[in-house]
Amino acid sequence: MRELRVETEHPYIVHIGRGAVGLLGQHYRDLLAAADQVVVIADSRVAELHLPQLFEALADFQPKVFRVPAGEEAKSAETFMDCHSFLLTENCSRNTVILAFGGGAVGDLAGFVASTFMRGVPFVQVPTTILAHDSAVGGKTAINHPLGKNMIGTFYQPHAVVYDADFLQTLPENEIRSGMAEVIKHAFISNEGWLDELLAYEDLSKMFGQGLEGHLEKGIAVKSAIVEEDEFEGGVRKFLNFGHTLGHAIEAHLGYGKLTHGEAVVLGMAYALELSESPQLPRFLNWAKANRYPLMLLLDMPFDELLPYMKKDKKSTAAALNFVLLEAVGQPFMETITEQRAQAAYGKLRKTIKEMI
Ligand SMILES: NC(=O)c1ccc[n+]([C@@H]2O[C@H](COP(=O)([O-])OP(=O)(O)OC[C@H]3O[C@@H](n4cnc5c(N)ncnc54)[C@H](O)[C@@H]3O)[C@@H](O)[C@H]2O)c1
Ligand SMILES: O=C(O)C(=O)C[C@@H](O)[C@H](O)[C@H](O)COP(=O)(O)O
Ligand SMILES: [Zn+2]
Repeated sequence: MRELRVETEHPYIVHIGRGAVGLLGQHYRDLLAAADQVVVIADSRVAELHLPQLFEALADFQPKVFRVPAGEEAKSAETFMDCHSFLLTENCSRNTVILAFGGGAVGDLAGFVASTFMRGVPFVQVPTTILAHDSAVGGKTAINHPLGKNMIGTFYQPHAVVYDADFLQTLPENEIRSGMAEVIKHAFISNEGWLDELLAYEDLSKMFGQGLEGHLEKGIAVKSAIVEEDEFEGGVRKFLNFGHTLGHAIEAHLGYGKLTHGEAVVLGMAYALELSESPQLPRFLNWAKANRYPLMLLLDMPFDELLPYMKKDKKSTAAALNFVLLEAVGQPFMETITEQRAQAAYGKLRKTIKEMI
């Protein structure tokens, strides 16, 4: 079992390893025993698969469970209100502790609920996806708006993150792909040697038992170092958004949940590499093709339909599109891009993809 400390305004520990959840009741006994209620907000699919393990760990604290729709549907205004209704109906108070049980969708939702219920109650992230090495750390919480991804949310750090690698065993193939996209993102913005190692995988499912946990720890280390430097995204935290300007636009354009977050971010990273005129683009596209990321989807999405979403991106201003680009691997920077340049790069990338498929 490993412990990584995140030194934000309210510091906390990420416990990572197989069986980590078994230690939840011991590590956080004081917090849980002092709460008048312990409420688990659980992804319904994850609850079906893994709730008994969590219940065992929380046996002394009589948790109540609120199941929310699996995946991105959890990040709707309706589900957000349903969570608050549950908490109020169960007579929860400021002395309630919330646990988020599931992937990034439930983590973002439950964090937002925790940050707003009676203006804030403590919450613990119990992530169950590869992608959640990213989402459970750093304190961004959110739900979606039809006009833009994660548009309604807060910065609110968890009290702890308990990341049990045993849960990852039941992930379907597309969720392994999705999660590894954020691992690759962390490598692109930090370390070429690590990127080389990751791009050597032609079948990501082979990572189980072959260093997956080590890669997740590295990702968490990259993320937490950036968050520690710039918790509220005044500057360098924007680099964690590499690939997300187009990625989020695609998710909103297609309808949330039609494509996984990580798959959309892979398309967005390819586009950011094109805009950066990066020599990494060909091998990144080859890796993405080998691992069956849906590159060809770009061919069905006209630039004009994505542009309005990119203009509303949180890094953009009223006047300009601002992208995270790469000078080189490990050297991200922000650049203002004109619409013409954005459109030309999009066309060029589509042509490259069409030729390689
Ligand atoms: N807050 C942040 O910093 C941050 C960072 C990255 C992504 N995100 C957000 O995270 C979300 C994506 O998270 P995600 O990829 O974890 O997706 P997710 O939470 O939607 O989960 C993906 C799917 O996998 C299922 N699932 C979860 N754990 C499982 C398991 N152990 N076994 C089998 N099935 C399981 C879920 O039911 C769901 O259908 C997006 O909304 C994205 O915007 C947030
Ligand atoms: O933690 C961050 O900062 C990130 O940008 C991590 C991203 O992977 C994540 O998808 C995040 O939710 C995007 O944030 P947003 O501010 O663009 O909604
Ligand atoms: Zn992301």
